[in-house]
Amino acid sequence: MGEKPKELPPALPARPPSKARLPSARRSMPNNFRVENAEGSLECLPSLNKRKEGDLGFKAGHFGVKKTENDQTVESPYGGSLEDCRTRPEKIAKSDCDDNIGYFIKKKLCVWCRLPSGLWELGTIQSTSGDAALVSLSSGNVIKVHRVELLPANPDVLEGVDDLIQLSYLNEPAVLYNLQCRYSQDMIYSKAGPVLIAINPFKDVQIYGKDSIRAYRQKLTDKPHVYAVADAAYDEMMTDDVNQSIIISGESGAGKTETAKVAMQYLAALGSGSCGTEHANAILQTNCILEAFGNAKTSRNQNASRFGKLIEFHFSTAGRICGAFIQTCKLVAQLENGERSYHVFYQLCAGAPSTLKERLNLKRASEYKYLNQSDCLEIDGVDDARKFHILVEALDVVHVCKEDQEHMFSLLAAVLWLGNISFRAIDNEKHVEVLADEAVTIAAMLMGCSSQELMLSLSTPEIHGSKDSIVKRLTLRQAIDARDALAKFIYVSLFDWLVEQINKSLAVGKCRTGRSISILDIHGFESFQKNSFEQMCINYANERLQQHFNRHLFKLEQEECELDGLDWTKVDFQDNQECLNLFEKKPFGLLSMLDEESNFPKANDLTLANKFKQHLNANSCFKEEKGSTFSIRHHAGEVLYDTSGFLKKNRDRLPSVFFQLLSSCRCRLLQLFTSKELKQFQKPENDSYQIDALDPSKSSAGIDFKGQLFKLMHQLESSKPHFISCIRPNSKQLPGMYEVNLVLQQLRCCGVLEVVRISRSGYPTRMTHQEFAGRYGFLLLEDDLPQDPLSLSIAILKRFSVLPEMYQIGYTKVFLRTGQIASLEDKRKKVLRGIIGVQKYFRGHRARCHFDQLKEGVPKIPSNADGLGENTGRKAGSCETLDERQNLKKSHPENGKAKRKAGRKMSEVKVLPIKICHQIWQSFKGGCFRLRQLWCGRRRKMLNYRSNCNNLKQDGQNMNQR
Ligand SMILES: Nc1ncnc2c1ncn2[C@@H]1O[C@H](COP(=O)(O)OP(=O)(O)OP(=O)(O)O)[C@@H](O)[C@H]1O
Repeated sequence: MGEKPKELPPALPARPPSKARLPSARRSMPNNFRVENAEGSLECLPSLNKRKEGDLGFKAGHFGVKKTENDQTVESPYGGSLEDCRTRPEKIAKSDCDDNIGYFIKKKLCVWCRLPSGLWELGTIQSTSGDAALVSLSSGNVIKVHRVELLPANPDVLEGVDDLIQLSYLNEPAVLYNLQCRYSQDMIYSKAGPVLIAINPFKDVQIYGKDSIRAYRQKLTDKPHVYAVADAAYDEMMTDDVNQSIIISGESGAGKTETAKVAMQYLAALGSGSCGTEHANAILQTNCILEAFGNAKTSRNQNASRFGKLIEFHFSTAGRICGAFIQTCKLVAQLENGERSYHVFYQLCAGAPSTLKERLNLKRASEYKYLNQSDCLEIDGVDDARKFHILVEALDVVHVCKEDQEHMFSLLAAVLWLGNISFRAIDNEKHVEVLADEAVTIAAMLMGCSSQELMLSLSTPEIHGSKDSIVKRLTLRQAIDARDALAKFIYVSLFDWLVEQINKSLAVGKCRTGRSISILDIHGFESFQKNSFEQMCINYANERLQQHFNRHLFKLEQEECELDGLDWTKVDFQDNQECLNLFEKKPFGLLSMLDEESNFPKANDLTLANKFKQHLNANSCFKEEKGSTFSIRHHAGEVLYDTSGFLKKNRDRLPSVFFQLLSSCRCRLLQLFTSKELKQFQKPENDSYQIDALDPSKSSAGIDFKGQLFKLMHQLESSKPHFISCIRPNSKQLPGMYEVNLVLQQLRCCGVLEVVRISRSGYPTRMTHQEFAGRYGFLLLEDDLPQDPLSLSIAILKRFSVLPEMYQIGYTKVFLRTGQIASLEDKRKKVLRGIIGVQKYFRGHRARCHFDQLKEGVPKIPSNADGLGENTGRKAGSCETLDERQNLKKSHPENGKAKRKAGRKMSEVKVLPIKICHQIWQSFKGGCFRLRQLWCGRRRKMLNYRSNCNNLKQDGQNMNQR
C-alpha cells in the first residue's frame, strides 16, 4: 500500500481542466482595443499553420514532393517570425517559390544531395527530367538522383549561425553542416531554440575561466555557452523567485559530466562572496570525490558515471551560495563485470602513502582479482597517484575527518581483499569451503572480525525456514556470488555514506531561502556488445529523462497554447511513452515481471526471458530475440540485452548471515551500514532481521532504481528546466573528428529539429494578463486606461506598436515571439530610469531643504555628547520644539538669527527634548559630513549620503546609550 505513490510517474504540473475558460476580461474589452485586430492580423502572418500546401516551393524539404502532415511545418524556410523574414535570403521570396527547382537551377543555388552511401554532399542542379535531376557535386562528380534526394542548402551568409532557428532551410543536412562548421572552429556550443547543444571537443578549448565567466555575467557576449544557460537560470531564479534546473542529457561519453562541472563552476563563481566562497569551493571539490567513487572506465568513456546525480545549489536572498544537496541515483555494479572498476581502487593502490599501504596491507592494483580481470589497469594520460592526493584534499575540504578517511580506505582495501578470497571443493557435489589464505586473513582484519567468522559466513549461509534454520554448504557459484554480494554491499554503502557526509558538510542550515538551481547529470545511454541489467537500468533512466524533455519542450508547450485558445498547429515529435510503458506497466512491464520472477525460487534467467517474450510482444518497443536475449527499441537506438544475471542482480539481497557478521565487526562504519540496512527493511512489529521479515519488493534493485529515479524526476518537475543536449561527435573519443551519422542519430534522438520547429513557430514568452498588465501597465500615460488586465495588455501591445504577428492573445495569457519582451523590457527600464532620476532630484532637493532647515534651527551642537541628556526636562516650561522654532524663524527671520545666536549657549540645548536633540545631532552630523564632501568637491560620494547618514544615526544611538 505504502508503495503506491512510488509506482506513479511524476505528477503533471497543474493544468486548467478545459479549454472553455474565456475570461470575463475578454467580454469587457474596450472598443478601441480589438482582439480581432490582434487575432485577425495573424491571418496575414506567414504562419506555418496557415500556409496552404504549395505556397512554398519546398515540400517536406524536398523539391516537388507532396508534403506529409508531419512535415507541414518541417522544411519551410519561413519560420513565421519577422526575424526569419529578416534573415530570409532574397532568393526565396514568395514569388520565386512557385517553381523552386527551376529557381535553384536558374540561380545556380546550392542543394544538398543524398548520395547512395547515405551521406549528404553539396551540389548544384544542372537539369531535371521528370522526377530525376542531374546534380553537379562539390567533389566534381555529376550524378543523377531522384528529386527526393535533394534538399535546399542555406546561403553562405547563414554558415555557422549560433542558433539553428536562424537557418532559412531547416533540414538534417543543414543542421549537421552548421554544427560541423562550428565544431571545426572549436565553437562547441550552439543553440537549437531553447536547447543548448554541446558537442564534446575531446580536448581543452579556451572558452572557460574567469574572463569568460565575467563576460557572460556582464552580458558582454551572447554566444551559446553553458555559462549562458547557468546565467539565465540564475537570473530567472533571482527575479522570478522560481527554482531552476539544468538538465544535461546525452549518450555515454557525450560530455554530460564535464558540462555539469562547467555549469557548477559558473554558479560557484556567481554565488561566491562572503560565506558563499567556502560553500562554492566545497561544492566544486565534491566532483573529484564522487567521480573517484562513482565513475569507471568503459569502452565508451574513460570516465563514465556509474550513478546519476542531482546537485542542488541553494542561494541566499542576496544570491550567494548558502549550501548544497546531492541526490544520487543508484550506483551500478562495476566490481565483477570484467571492465575497469571504480577509479578510487586504482587511485588508492597507486597513491596511498607507504604507511597507509602498510596498515592496509595494500598491494599493486594488478594483484587484486576485482581489478585485474580487465585488460586495463591504467588510463592514458591519467595519473592515479596524483588523483589520490587530490581526493584526500577534497575529503578534507568537505570535512571528512582523518579517522573516517582511514576507515574508508580500510573498507576499500577490504573489498579488494574479499575479491581475492578463493574456495576449495570439499565433496563431489562441488560444495566448497573458504581457502584460509592471506586474502581472508587481511579482509577479516580490515573489517574488524575474525577470519574464522568470515570464512564461516562465506561458505555456510543460513537459510531461514518457517521454523528451523537449515545449515548447508554452498556450491562454488553460490559462494562466489555471496562473496561478491558482500563486497558490493560494503562498497555501495560506503558510497551512500560518503554522499551523506558531503551533504552534511554542505548543509544549507538556517539561511534556507528555498531558492535553488539543480543540475542533473545521469549516466548516459549505453549500448555495448553485451548489455545486462545495469545497461537496462541506465537506459530506462534515459528514457525517463527524454520524457521530461519531451513533456516540457513539446507536450506542455503545445498543450498550453491549445488550452489558451491559440491559433496553433501541432508539431509532431517522437514520443517515448510506449517505451516507458514497456518498463513501467503493471503487471506486465519489464520491471514488474523481473520482480515477480526474482521472488519465484524456481525461476532462472531463461524463464525470465521467456516471460518477457510471452507478455511483451505486443509492445512495439520490444523485440524478441534468441535464447535469453531480447531487444528494446529505445529512443536513442535499439539495444540487445542478455538476461543472464538479471535475477541475481535484481534480488540485490545480502544473505542474512552477513548481517550477523557485519553487525559484530569492530569497524564502526560496517556496524552503521548494517543497522541502516536493517532499519530500512525491518517491519515495525518484528525485531529480528530474519530474511523472512524483509519485504522482498523493497529489496529489489530494479524497484529501488525506479524509486530513486522518480524522486529525481519529482524534484525536477517543480523547477523551471533549462536543457543541454550533449553530443558525442565520434566513437573514438578523438578531437577534431565529426562522424556525421553518429551525430545525426543523436540529434534525431534528442529531437533537435522538432525543438527548432516549435521554437520558430512558437511563442517562447508567456505571461498572464495580470502579470503583463502589472509589469508594463504603468508605461501607458492615457487617462482612460482600461481596468481589466486583458484589455490593458492589448493597450500596452498597441501603444508600443508590437506587430500583430509578434504576439497572440490567449484566454489567460499573452504569448510573445522571441525578442518582443526584450524591447518592452528596454522601454520599461528607460521609463524607470527616468522616474528614478526625477525621484532622485526631488529627494535630493527635499533633503537639502530639510538640512537647511535643521542647520538653521540648531542653535548649538554640543561638543560633548554627554551634554545632550544633561538636565533634560529642566526648564521644561521654556522648551521650544523644533517646529516651533522653525515657524518662528519663518515669520521672523531676524528672530531666527537671534535664536541661533542665543542657541549657541549650551543651556538652551539642554532644554530640548532628548529625542529632538538626537535628531538634530544626527542630521547636523550628517549635514556636516555632506558639506565636507561638497567642500572637497567629491560630488560622487554624495550618492552615498543616505547610507552614511544611517551610520551616523547608529553612532548617535551609541552615544546616547553611553
Ligand atoms: N567541454 C569539454 N572540454 C574538454 N573535454 C571534454 C568536454 N566535455 C567532455 N570532454 C571529454 O570527454 C570525456 C567524456 O565526457 P563525460 O565524462 O562528461 O561524458 P558523460 O556524458 O558524462 O558520460 P557518461 O554518461 O558515461 O558518464 C571527458 O572525460 C573529457 O575527456
